Amino acid sequence: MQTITVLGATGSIGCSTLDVVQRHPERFRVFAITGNAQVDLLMRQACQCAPRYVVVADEQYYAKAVELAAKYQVTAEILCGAKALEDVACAGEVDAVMAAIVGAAGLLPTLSAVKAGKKVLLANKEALVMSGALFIEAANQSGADILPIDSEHNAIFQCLPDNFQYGNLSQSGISRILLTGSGGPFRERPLESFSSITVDEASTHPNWSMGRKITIDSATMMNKGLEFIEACWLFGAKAKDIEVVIHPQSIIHSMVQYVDGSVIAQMGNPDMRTPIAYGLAHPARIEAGVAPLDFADMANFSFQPPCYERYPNLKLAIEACEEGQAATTRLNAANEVAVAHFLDGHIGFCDIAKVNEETLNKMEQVSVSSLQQIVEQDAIARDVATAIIKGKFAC
Ligand SMILES: NC(=O)C1=CN([C@@H]2O[C@H](COP(=O)(O)OP(=O)(O)OC[C@H]3O[C@@H](n4cnc5c(N)ncnc54)[C@H](OP(=O)(O)O)[C@@H]3O)[C@@H](O)[C@H]2O)C=CC1
Ligand SMILES: CC(=O)[C@@H](O)[C@H](O)COP(=O)(O)O
Ligand SMILES: [Mn+2]
Repeated sequence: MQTITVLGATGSIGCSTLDVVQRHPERFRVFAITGNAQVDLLMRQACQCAPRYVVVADEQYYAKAVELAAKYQVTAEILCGAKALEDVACAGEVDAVMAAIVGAAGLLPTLSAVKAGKKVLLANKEALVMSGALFIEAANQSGADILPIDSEHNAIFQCLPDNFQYGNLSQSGISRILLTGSGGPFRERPLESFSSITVDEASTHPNWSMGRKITIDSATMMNKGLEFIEACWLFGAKAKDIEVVIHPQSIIHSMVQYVDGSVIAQMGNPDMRTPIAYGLAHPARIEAGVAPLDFADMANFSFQPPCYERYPNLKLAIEACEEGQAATTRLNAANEVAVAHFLDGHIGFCDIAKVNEETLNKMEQVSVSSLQQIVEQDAIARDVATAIIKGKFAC
C-alpha cells in the first residue's frame, strides 16, 4: 500500500491522479490533497478519497473551506497556507507525492518532498526549470526517486535503458532525444493573422485537455521550451542532445535515438492517466482507464521541424537553457506574468513572447546558486515583466 499526497488535486493532473488512484484502492491510500481557489471541488474530492489532511493554499479561502467541510461531512483536518503545503509533502507517513501545482507556486512544496526523499511524481515542470541544479542535487542527497509525469519526459524515461536516470547519454549509446510537440492550435494559421488570436482560440488545444496556463504555453510552444530545459535536468542532457520535432497527432509522446540507428518511441492516446499510472505503480504496470490505440483508424502520422518565427518563445527558452539557471528562472517568471495578462485580456497573443524577450534583455546576467537567489530572480523578473506590460498597455 502506497500513501500519497496530491499537490494540486483540483487541477487537470490532480483530477486525473485521483481517478487512477480510485481505480486501485488496494494499492493506494490518500494522505493529503491540496487546492487553491476551487474549494468546493476540493471538499467533494475529500469526501471521495478520505484523506487525513486537506490543504487550502490561499488563506482567504480557508473559512469557506471549513464551511464546506461541514456541509459535506469531511472528516479530514483542514489546513491552509504555504507551510502546510510543504508539511503534507514531507510528512513521515507519505511514500509518494504528486507535484501538480501549476507554476512557480509549486517550487517550495515540490522541493519539500524532494528533500524528504519521497518518490516524487513530477508534473510541475516550472519547479525544475527554476531550480534544476539544486533540485537534482537535493534528490541525489535525499535519495528521492524522481518519476517524470510530463508526457514527453515520461515517454523518454520509458525509452531509455533501465536505471539510466542521471546517467551518461553517449556512454549508453544514445545519440539524441527527440522531444515531440503538437505545434498547438496555430501550427498552420497564417502568421499575418496572429495579432487577432483570441483567448478562446489559444485555449483550445488540438489533442490534450489541460489547465489554462499550460494550454496557452502549448499554443506559443513555450511549453516545449520549458520541456527542453526540463529534459536537460532530468536526463543529464545538453542542448545539443535534444531535437524538438513537431508531431501534430500527439500519439508518439517522444523518442530516443541510439547510435546504431534504432529509434525507440513511446505511444498512446493523449491521456495523462497513462504517465500518471506509470509513475504511481512503477515498476509495475496498472490499468489507467485509457482506451487502447486503434492503428487501423490512424489516418495520418506526420512530423516537421519547428519554425522560430512562428514560435519565438521556443527559441527564447533554448537560448535561456544554454545561458543558465538565472535566465531560465527569469524566463519562466516573465512568461507566467505575460500569460496571466493575456488570459485577462490585457495583452495580445504575440505580446507574450515580446514581454518575455524584453524582460530577459532588461536584466543583467548573474549566476544563481541558492534557493534564495532563485526566489529573488523570480520576483525581480515578475516586477520587470509587469512594468513592461503596464508601460506598454496601461492596464
Ligand atoms: N494538464 C496536463 O495535462 C499537464 C500538466 N503538466 C504540468 O502540471 C502542472 C499542473 O498543470 P494542470 O493540472 O494543467 O494545471 P491546473 O491549472 O489545471 O491546476 C493547477 C493546480 O494548482 C493549484 N494552484 C494554483 N495556484 C496555486 C497556488 N498559488 N498555490 C497552490 N496551489 C495552486 C490549483 O488549485 P485551484 O484549481 O483549486 O485553484 C490546481 O489544483 C503544471 O506545472 C503543468 O505544466 C505537465 C504535463 C501535462
Ligand atoms: C500532456 C503534456 O505533456 C503536455 O505538456 C503536452 O505535451 C502539451 O502539448 P504540446 O506538445 O502542444 O505542448
Ligand atoms: Mn508535456
